[in-house]
Amino acid sequence: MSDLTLVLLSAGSSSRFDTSVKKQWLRIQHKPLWQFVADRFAHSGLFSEIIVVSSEEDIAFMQNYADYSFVKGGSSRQDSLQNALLHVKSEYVLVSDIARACISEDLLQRILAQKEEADCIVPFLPVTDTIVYENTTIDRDKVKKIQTPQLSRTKILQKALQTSTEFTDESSAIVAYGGTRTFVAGDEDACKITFTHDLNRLPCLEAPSSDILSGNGFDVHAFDEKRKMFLGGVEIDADYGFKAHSDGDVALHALIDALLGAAGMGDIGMLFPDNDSTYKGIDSKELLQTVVTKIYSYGFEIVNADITIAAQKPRIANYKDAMRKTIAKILKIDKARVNVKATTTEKLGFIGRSEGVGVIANANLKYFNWKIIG
Ligand SMILES: C[C@@](CO)(OP(=O)(O)O)[C@H](O)COP(=O)(O)OP(=O)(O)OC[C@H]1O[C@@H](n2ccc(N)nc2=O)[C@H](O)[C@@H]1O
Repeated sequence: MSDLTLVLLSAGSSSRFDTSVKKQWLRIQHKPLWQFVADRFAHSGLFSEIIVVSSEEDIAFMQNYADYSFVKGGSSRQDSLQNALLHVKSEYVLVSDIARACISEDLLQRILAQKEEADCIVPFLPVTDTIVYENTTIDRDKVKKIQTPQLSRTKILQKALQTSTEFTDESSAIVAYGGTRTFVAGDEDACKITFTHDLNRLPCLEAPSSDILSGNGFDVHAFDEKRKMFLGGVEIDADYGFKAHSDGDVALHALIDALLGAAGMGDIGMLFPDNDSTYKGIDSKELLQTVVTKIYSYGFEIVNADITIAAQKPRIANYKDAMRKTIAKILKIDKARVNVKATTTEKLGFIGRSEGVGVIANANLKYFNWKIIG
């Protein structure tokens, strides 16, 4: 059993990353970046455990992709690391950042080879530019550009982080605590992804898959004479509405489930429980907007949507265009890629008896293609 745990920090907000997609959710073929990096480390066979640190919301989605250990991050990199260290049982811990996506086996072996030499093993790059500190040119041969991953004795690192001082790397905390560090040659490819143009500099990153991801949704609601009718995001001129916890827009609910299905994000009831007072009477356009924002932030783009409303009543022919415009605006696609169909059931079944409406929706997604922006 290896005496080494990997802590992979992925709780960053990507604040300097200039797209709506959080960098840890950029796709490498089909894999989100965080999983691509974790799998590369796992493939080395060096670790007894891999702990991925991220936000609570992201962890809920990450668990769809892989069975690593997940720990909720804190408000800073150091807080996140401390949270993870509470779960580390091994004598040594390697701490790496998702943003350094292309860590080579050679670099790992160089770091591990020095494991017994100090409390912290640190990769670095020499400086080749002239360095001016404040207004004094300093000897660049005495300057090191520090990288991660860094290998630490777990107990020393845990003690070194019991401080109010914020450190940007483990070795600085360990040296401040009185521990020792030794340096090994780093790797130009172990550079951080800070801006989108950094992505195309990294040779290990393949473009996202161009596959189309398809999802479907189905929902039914009974009529309710005491309510207003909202369908497809528009108010329908009828003296009845739908029995529901929200505004009952059964077409938008089916569309939401189609989008969630294509993204592998579960279903509407998991996101917006119908016993949660937050959603009582809520405008379903708000639910759709929340799902669309989440889908774009997790590295997807919406290709098209198709909705079939099965209803003996109301007639919706005159509302279709308004529905398509409303939905297209929220989905951030042009109206031509949103289709709304309607059909009766020839008076058969609960729909034919005008007891309610059923809707089937389909949606297609593709991955945000960072290759074309870098
Ligand atoms: C939109 C909302 C807003 O609160 O309520 P309504 O306005 O429709 O009432 C809900 O999100 C509307 O959720 P929806 O999923 O349609 O409700 P239900 O059919 O009751 O399912 C609720 C939850 O139970 C789960 N479920 C449902 C049926 C089933 N046999 N087993 C299940 O485990 C589903 O996964 C879903 O997450």
